[in-house]
Amino acid sequence: MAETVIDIQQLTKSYGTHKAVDHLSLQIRRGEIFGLLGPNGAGKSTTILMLLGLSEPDGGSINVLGLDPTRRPIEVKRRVGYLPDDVGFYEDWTGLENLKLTARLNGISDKEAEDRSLDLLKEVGLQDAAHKKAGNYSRGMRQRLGLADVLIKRPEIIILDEPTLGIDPKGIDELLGLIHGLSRDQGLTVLLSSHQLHQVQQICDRVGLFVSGRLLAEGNLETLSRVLLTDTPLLITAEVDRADDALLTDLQSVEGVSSVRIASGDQDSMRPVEDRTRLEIGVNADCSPEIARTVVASGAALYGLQRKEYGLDEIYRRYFAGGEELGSKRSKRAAK
Ligand SMILES: Nc1ncnc2c1ncn2[C@@H]1O[C@H](COP(=O)(O)OP(=O)(O)OP(=O)(O)O)[C@@H](O)[C@H]1O
Repeated sequence: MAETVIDIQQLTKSYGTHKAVDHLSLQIRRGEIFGLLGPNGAGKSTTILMLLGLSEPDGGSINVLGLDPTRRPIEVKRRVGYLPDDVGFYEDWTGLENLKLTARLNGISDKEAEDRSLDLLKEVGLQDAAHKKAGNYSRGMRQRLGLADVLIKRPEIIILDEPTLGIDPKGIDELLGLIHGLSRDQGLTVLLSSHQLHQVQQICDRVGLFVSGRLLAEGNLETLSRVLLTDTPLLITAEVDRADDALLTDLQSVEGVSSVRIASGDQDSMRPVEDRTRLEIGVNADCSPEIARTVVASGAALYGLQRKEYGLDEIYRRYFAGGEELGSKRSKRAAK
Protein backbone atom coordinates (compact mmCIF):
# COMPACT_ATOMS: atom_id res chain seq x y z
CA MET A 1 0.00 0.00 0.00
CA ALA A 2 1.23 3.52 -0.84
CA GLU A 3 2.72 5.59 1.97
CA THR A 4 0.58 8.03 3.95
CA VAL A 5 1.46 11.57 2.88
CA ILE A 6 -1.10 13.43 4.96
CA ASP A 7 -1.86 12.27 8.47
CA ILE A 8 -4.36 14.25 10.53
CA GLN A 9 -5.17 13.16 14.07
CA GLN A 10 -7.89 14.65 16.27
CA LEU A 11 -7.48 18.06 14.66
CA THR A 12 -9.50 20.84 16.26
CA LYS A 13 -9.86 24.54 15.51
CA SER A 14 -12.34 27.02 16.99
CA TYR A 15 -13.18 30.61 16.13
CA GLY A 16 -14.38 31.99 19.44
CA THR A 17 -16.83 29.44 20.76
CA HIS A 18 -17.56 28.05 17.30
CA LYS A 19 -15.79 24.79 16.45
CA ALA A 20 -14.87 25.06 12.77
CA VAL A 21 -12.99 21.73 12.82
CA ASP A 22 -13.89 19.20 15.47
CA HIS A 23 -11.59 16.25 16.23
CA LEU A 24 -10.86 15.45 12.62
CA SER A 25 -8.77 12.36 11.84
CA LEU A 26 -7.88 11.54 8.26
CA GLN A 27 -5.08 9.82 6.32
CA ILE A 28 -4.34 10.33 2.65
CA ARG A 29 -2.00 8.13 0.64
CA ARG A 30 0.44 9.05 -2.10
CA GLY A 31 -1.13 9.25 -5.55
CA GLU A 32 -4.68 9.40 -4.26
CA ILE A 33 -7.33 11.89 -5.33
CA PHE A 34 -9.24 12.64 -2.17
CA GLY A 35 -12.40 14.74 -2.14
CA LEU A 36 -13.33 16.89 0.84
CA LEU A 37 -17.05 17.07 0.40
CA GLY A 38 -19.46 19.13 2.43
CA PRO A 39 -21.79 22.11 2.44
CA ASN A 40 -20.59 25.69 2.95
CA GLY A 41 -19.18 26.28 6.39
CA ALA A 42 -18.42 22.60 7.00
CA GLY A 43 -14.77 23.33 7.81
CA LYS A 44 -13.06 22.34 4.57
CA SER A 45 -11.16 25.60 4.03
CA THR A 46 -10.13 25.80 7.68
CA THR A 47 -8.69 22.28 7.40
CA ILE A 48 -6.81 23.21 4.24
CA LEU A 49 -5.33 26.32 5.87
CA MET A 50 -4.04 24.21 8.75
CA LEU A 51 -2.54 21.68 6.34
CA LEU A 52 -0.60 24.50 4.75
CA GLY A 53 0.57 25.97 8.05
CA LEU A 54 -1.44 29.14 7.39
CA SER A 55 -3.63 28.64 10.45
CA GLU A 56 -2.67 27.11 13.76
CA PRO A 57 -4.68 24.22 15.21
CA ASP A 58 -6.02 24.40 18.76
CA GLY A 59 -5.50 20.70 19.24
CA GLY A 60 -4.53 17.46 17.55
CA SER A 61 -1.74 16.93 15.07
CA ILE A 62 -1.03 17.25 11.36
CA ASN A 63 1.75 15.64 9.44
CA VAL A 64 2.29 16.52 5.79
CA LEU A 65 5.08 14.61 4.04
CA GLY A 66 6.64 13.97 7.41
CA LEU A 67 6.49 17.64 8.39
CA ASP A 68 4.47 19.57 10.93
CA PRO A 69 3.08 22.49 8.87
CA THR A 70 2.72 24.74 11.91
CA ARG A 71 6.42 24.47 12.66
CA ARG A 72 7.81 24.11 9.15
CA PRO A 73 5.43 25.99 6.84
CA ILE A 74 8.12 26.97 4.33
CA GLU A 75 9.23 23.39 3.72
CA VAL A 76 5.59 22.32 3.39
CA LYS A 77 4.94 25.16 0.94
CA ARG A 78 7.88 24.03 -1.17
CA ARG A 79 6.40 20.55 -1.62
CA VAL A 80 2.67 21.26 -1.55
CA GLY A 81 0.86 23.32 -4.16
CA TYR A 82 -2.27 25.22 -3.22
CA LEU A 83 -4.90 26.53 -5.59
CA PRO A 84 -7.35 28.81 -3.76
CA ASP A 85 -10.86 29.25 -5.13
CA ASP A 86 -9.78 32.50 -6.77
CA VAL A 87 -6.16 32.82 -7.84
CA GLY A 88 -4.59 36.26 -8.04
CA PHE A 89 -2.63 36.98 -11.23
CA TYR A 90 -1.11 40.14 -12.63
CA GLU A 91 -3.94 40.95 -14.98
CA ASP A 92 -1.80 43.00 -17.39
CA TRP A 93 0.77 40.27 -17.71
CA THR A 94 0.44 37.35 -20.04
CA GLY A 95 -0.16 33.82 -18.78
CA LEU A 96 3.45 32.98 -19.58
CA GLU A 97 4.80 36.02 -17.71
CA ASN A 98 2.73 35.17 -14.66
CA LEU A 99 4.02 31.60 -14.64
CA LYS A 100 7.62 32.69 -15.08
CA LEU A 101 7.26 35.00 -12.10
CA THR A 102 6.01 32.16 -9.92
CA ALA A 103 8.89 30.01 -11.14
CA ARG A 104 11.43 32.71 -10.23
CA LEU A 105 9.82 33.20 -6.82
CA ASN A 106 10.38 29.50 -6.30
CA GLY A 107 14.07 29.85 -7.04
CA ILE A 108 13.96 28.39 -10.55
CA SER A 109 16.50 29.79 -13.04
CA ASP A 110 15.26 32.00 -15.92
CA LYS A 111 15.94 29.42 -18.61
CA GLU A 112 14.31 26.61 -16.67
CA ALA A 113 11.39 28.92 -15.77
CA GLU A 114 10.70 29.60 -19.45
CA ASP A 115 10.88 25.92 -20.40
CA ARG A 116 8.72 24.72 -17.55
CA SER A 117 6.16 27.48 -18.10
CA LEU A 118 5.78 26.66 -21.77
CA ASP A 119 5.53 22.93 -21.05
CA LEU A 120 2.88 23.49 -18.42
CA LEU A 121 0.88 25.89 -20.58
CA LYS A 122 0.78 23.13 -23.16
CA GLU A 123 -0.15 20.53 -20.59
CA VAL A 124 -3.12 22.56 -19.35
CA GLY A 125 -4.20 23.39 -22.89
CA LEU A 126 -3.28 27.09 -22.84
CA GLN A 127 -0.46 27.12 -25.39
CA ASP A 128 -2.46 29.36 -27.71
CA ALA A 129 -3.20 31.81 -24.92
CA ALA A 130 0.36 31.92 -23.53
CA HIS A 131 0.91 35.45 -24.80
CA LYS A 132 -2.51 36.80 -23.94
CA LYS A 133 -3.10 38.90 -20.84
CA ALA A 134 -4.37 36.92 -17.85
CA GLY A 135 -7.01 39.63 -17.36
CA ASN A 136 -8.62 38.49 -20.60
CA TYR A 137 -8.78 34.81 -19.64
CA SER A 138 -12.14 33.18 -18.96
CA ARG A 139 -12.74 31.71 -15.51
CA GLY A 140 -11.97 28.21 -16.82
CA MET A 141 -8.73 29.41 -18.41
CA ARG A 142 -7.74 31.16 -15.18
CA GLN A 143 -8.22 27.96 -13.24
CA ARG A 144 -6.10 26.07 -15.74
CA LEU A 145 -3.44 28.75 -15.47
CA GLY A 146 -3.80 28.41 -11.69
CA LEU A 147 -3.17 24.69 -12.00
CA ALA A 148 -0.03 25.34 -14.07
CA ASP A 149 1.02 27.93 -11.49
CA VAL A 150 0.67 25.39 -8.70
CA LEU A 151 2.57 22.73 -10.66
CA ILE A 152 5.54 24.87 -11.62
CA LYS A 153 7.46 23.98 -8.47
CA ARG A 154 6.78 20.28 -9.07
CA PRO A 155 4.87 19.63 -5.86
CA GLU A 156 4.16 16.18 -4.48
CA ILE A 157 0.71 17.16 -3.24
CA ILE A 158 -1.72 19.67 -4.67
CA ILE A 159 -4.62 21.08 -2.68
CA LEU A 160 -7.46 22.58 -4.69
CA ASP A 161 -10.17 24.61 -2.99
CA GLU A 162 -13.41 24.53 -5.00
CA PRO A 163 -11.45 24.46 -8.30
CA THR A 164 -14.50 24.29 -10.55
CA LEU A 165 -16.46 27.18 -9.06
CA GLY A 166 -17.89 29.46 -11.73
CA ILE A 167 -16.74 27.36 -14.69
CA ASP A 168 -19.10 26.19 -17.43
CA PRO A 169 -19.86 22.43 -17.69
CA LYS A 170 -17.44 21.81 -20.57
CA GLY A 171 -14.68 23.66 -18.73
CA ILE A 172 -15.40 21.64 -15.59
CA ASP A 173 -15.02 18.34 -17.45
CA GLU A 174 -11.76 19.53 -19.00
CA LEU A 175 -10.33 20.70 -15.68
CA LEU A 176 -11.34 17.54 -13.85
CA GLY A 177 -9.94 15.40 -16.66
CA LEU A 178 -6.70 17.32 -16.40
CA ILE A 179 -6.46 16.86 -12.65
CA HIS A 180 -7.21 13.16 -12.95
CA GLY A 181 -4.63 12.69 -15.70
CA LEU A 182 -1.97 14.53 -13.70
CA SER A 183 -2.54 12.40 -10.67
CA ARG A 184 -2.43 9.16 -12.64
CA ASP A 185 0.53 10.05 -14.88
CA GLN A 186 2.72 11.66 -12.26
CA GLY A 187 1.61 9.99 -9.07
CA LEU A 188 0.52 13.37 -7.75
CA THR A 189 -1.59 13.35 -4.58
CA VAL A 190 -4.64 15.57 -4.94
CA LEU A 191 -6.83 16.95 -2.20
CA LEU A 192 -9.88 18.60 -3.66
CA SER A 193 -12.53 20.46 -1.72
CA SER A 194 -15.97 20.82 -3.19
CA HIS A 195 -19.66 20.86 -2.49
CA GLN A 196 -20.35 19.60 -6.01
CA LEU A 197 -21.08 15.95 -5.50
CA HIS A 198 -21.07 14.59 -8.99
CA GLN A 199 -17.74 16.28 -9.67
CA VAL A 200 -16.16 14.72 -6.65
CA GLN A 201 -17.69 11.40 -7.61
CA GLN A 202 -16.27 11.76 -11.12
CA ILE A 203 -12.57 11.79 -10.23
CA CYS A 204 -11.99 11.05 -6.55
CA ASP A 205 -10.67 7.71 -5.35
CA ARG A 206 -12.04 8.42 -1.90
CA VAL A 207 -14.30 11.02 -0.41
CA GLY A 208 -14.59 12.47 3.08
CA LEU A 209 -18.00 13.79 4.01
CA PHE A 210 -17.77 16.90 6.20
CA VAL A 211 -20.49 18.54 8.21
CA SER A 212 -20.15 21.04 11.06
CA GLY A 213 -16.41 20.55 11.31
CA ARG A 214 -16.65 16.79 11.59
CA LEU A 215 -15.83 14.01 9.23
CA LEU A 216 -18.92 11.84 9.19
CA ALA A 217 -17.59 9.17 6.93
CA GLU A 218 -14.84 8.54 4.43
CA GLY A 219 -14.13 5.99 1.77
CA ASN A 220 -15.23 5.10 -1.70
CA LEU A 221 -18.87 5.23 -2.66
CA GLU A 222 -19.53 1.70 -1.51
CA THR A 223 -18.07 2.36 1.93
CA LEU A 224 -20.03 5.58 2.26
CA SER A 225 -23.31 3.85 1.48
CA ARG A 226 -22.51 1.14 3.97
CA VAL A 227 -21.58 3.54 6.75
CA LEU A 228 -24.20 6.20 6.17
CA LEU A 229 -27.07 4.02 5.13
CA THR A 230 -26.50 0.99 7.30
CA ASP A 231 -30.19 0.39 7.79
CA THR A 232 -31.22 0.92 4.19
CA PRO A 233 -28.40 0.38 1.71
CA LEU A 234 -30.97 -0.43 -0.99
CA LEU A 235 -34.18 1.23 -2.01
CA ILE A 236 -37.04 -0.58 -3.69
CA THR A 237 -39.82 1.45 -5.20
CA ALA A 238 -43.18 -0.14 -5.83
CA GLU A 239 -45.89 1.46 -7.90
CA VAL A 240 -49.35 0.37 -6.78
CA ASP A 241 -52.94 1.49 -7.38
CA ARG A 242 -53.58 2.08 -3.68
CA ALA A 243 -51.77 1.70 -0.38
CA ASP A 244 -53.78 1.42 2.81
CA ASP A 245 -52.43 1.17 6.33
CA ALA A 246 -52.77 -2.62 6.32
CA LEU A 247 -50.48 -2.92 3.29
CA LEU A 248 -47.91 -0.58 4.82
CA THR A 249 -47.90 -2.64 8.01
CA ASP A 250 -47.59 -5.91 6.08
CA LEU A 251 -44.69 -4.57 4.07
CA GLN A 252 -42.99 -3.32 7.21
CA SER A 253 -43.02 -6.85 8.59
CA VAL A 254 -41.35 -8.40 5.52
CA GLU A 255 -37.91 -9.67 6.48
CA GLY A 256 -35.20 -7.25 5.33
CA VAL A 257 -37.49 -4.22 5.15
CA SER A 258 -36.45 -1.36 7.42
CA SER A 259 -38.68 1.48 6.25
CA VAL A 260 -41.80 1.99 4.17
CA ARG A 261 -43.13 5.33 3.10
CA ILE A 262 -45.42 6.78 0.48
CA ALA A 263 -43.29 8.92 -1.85
CA SER A 264 -44.19 12.58 -1.79
CA GLY A 265 -43.86 12.90 -5.56
CA ASP A 266 -41.87 16.10 -5.16
CA GLN A 267 -39.37 15.04 -7.78
CA ASP A 268 -40.88 15.44 -11.22
CA SER A 269 -38.88 12.72 -12.88
CA MET A 270 -40.07 10.19 -10.32
CA ARG A 271 -43.67 11.32 -10.01
CA PRO A 272 -45.96 8.31 -10.29
CA VAL A 273 -48.64 8.16 -12.93
CA GLU A 274 -51.91 9.77 -11.77
CA ASP A 275 -54.08 7.53 -9.57
CA ARG A 276 -51.10 5.42 -8.66
CA THR A 277 -49.09 5.51 -5.48
CA ARG A 278 -45.36 5.04 -5.25
CA LEU A 279 -43.97 3.35 -2.19
CA GLU A 280 -40.36 3.76 -1.18
CA ILE A 281 -39.18 0.73 0.70
CA GLY A 282 -35.79 0.83 2.37
CA VAL A 283 -34.31 -2.64 2.62
CA ASN A 284 -31.04 -4.17 3.74
CA ALA A 285 -31.27 -7.11 1.33
CA ASP A 286 -33.05 -7.59 -1.96
CA CYS A 287 -36.44 -8.90 -0.89
CA SER A 288 -38.29 -7.83 -4.05
CA PRO A 289 -40.14 -11.18 -4.52
CA GLU A 290 -41.59 -11.08 -1.00
CA ILE A 291 -42.57 -7.41 -1.45
CA ALA A 292 -44.35 -8.24 -4.71
CA ARG A 293 -46.18 -11.16 -3.05
CA THR A 294 -47.25 -8.97 -0.12
CA VAL A 295 -48.64 -6.25 -2.39
CA VAL A 296 -50.58 -8.72 -4.52
CA ALA A 297 -51.89 -10.60 -1.45
CA SER A 298 -53.31 -7.32 -0.12
CA GLY A 299 -55.49 -7.05 -3.22
CA ALA A 300 -53.66 -4.01 -4.61
CA ALA A 301 -52.48 -3.93 -8.22
CA LEU A 302 -48.72 -3.82 -8.68
CA TYR A 303 -47.60 -1.80 -11.72
CA GLY A 304 -43.87 -1.88 -11.18
CA LEU A 305 -41.05 -2.72 -8.85
CA GLN A 306 -37.63 -1.12 -9.10
CA ARG A 307 -34.49 -1.69 -7.13
CA LYS A 308 -31.69 0.81 -6.92
CA GLU A 309 -28.46 1.41 -5.08
CA TYR A 310 -27.62 4.83 -3.79
CA GLY A 311 -25.24 7.09 -5.67
CA LEU A 312 -23.21 9.68 -3.84
CA ASP A 313 -25.75 12.36 -4.73
CA GLU A 314 -28.47 10.43 -3.08
CA ILE A 315 -26.44 9.58 -0.03
CA TYR A 316 -25.65 13.25 0.38
CA ARG A 317 -29.21 14.43 -0.19
CA ARG A 318 -30.72 11.84 2.10
CA TYR A 319 -28.06 12.27 4.69
CA PHE A 320 -28.30 16.01 4.99
CA ALA A 321 -32.06 15.93 4.64
CA GLY A 322 -32.05 13.80 7.78
CA GLY A 323 -31.36 16.77 10.05
CA GLU A 324 -29.35 17.13 13.20
CA GLU A 325 -30.69 14.24 15.22
CA LEU A 326 -30.15 11.77 12.43
CA GLY A 327 -26.78 13.35 11.74
CA SER A 328 -25.53 12.85 15.27
CA LYS A 329 -26.78 9.28 15.34
CA ARG A 330 -25.06 8.46 12.15
CA SER A 331 -21.85 10.23 13.04
CA LYS A 332 -21.61 8.09 16.14
CA ARG A 333 -22.08 5.04 14.00
CA ALA A 334 -19.53 6.32 11.49
CA ALA A 335 -17.05 6.89 14.28
CA LYS A 336 -17.20 3.24 15.37
N1 LIG B 1 -11.47 33.60 10.08
C1 LIG B 1 -12.62 33.17 10.60
N2 LIG B 1 -13.19 33.77 11.67
C2 LIG B 1 -14.33 33.32 12.21
N3 LIG B 1 -15.03 32.27 11.75
C3 LIG B 1 -14.54 31.63 10.67
C4 LIG B 1 -13.31 32.04 10.05
N4 LIG B 1 -13.08 31.21 9.00
C5 LIG B 1 -14.10 30.33 8.98
N5 LIG B 1 -14.97 30.57 9.97
C6 LIG B 1 -16.17 29.79 10.30
O1 LIG B 1 -15.77 28.44 10.48
C7 LIG B 1 -16.69 27.55 9.87
C8 LIG B 1 -15.99 26.70 8.84
O2 LIG B 1 -15.65 27.52 7.72
P1 LIG B 1 -14.85 27.01 6.44
O3 LIG B 1 -14.59 28.18 5.57
O4 LIG B 1 -13.68 26.21 6.88
O5 LIG B 1 -15.91 26.04 5.78
P2 LIG B 1 -15.92 25.46 4.29
O6 LIG B 1 -16.38 24.07 4.43
O7 LIG B 1 -14.62 25.67 3.65
O8 LIG B 1 -17.04 26.29 3.60
P3 LIG B 1 -16.90 27.30 2.38
O9 LIG B 1 -16.97 26.44 1.17
O10 LIG B 1 -18.09 28.17 2.56
O11 LIG B 1 -15.59 28.02 2.57
C9 LIG B 1 -17.80 28.40 9.32
O12 LIG B 1 -18.83 28.45 10.26
C10 LIG B 1 -17.17 29.76 9.15
O13 LIG B 1 -18.13 30.78 9.29
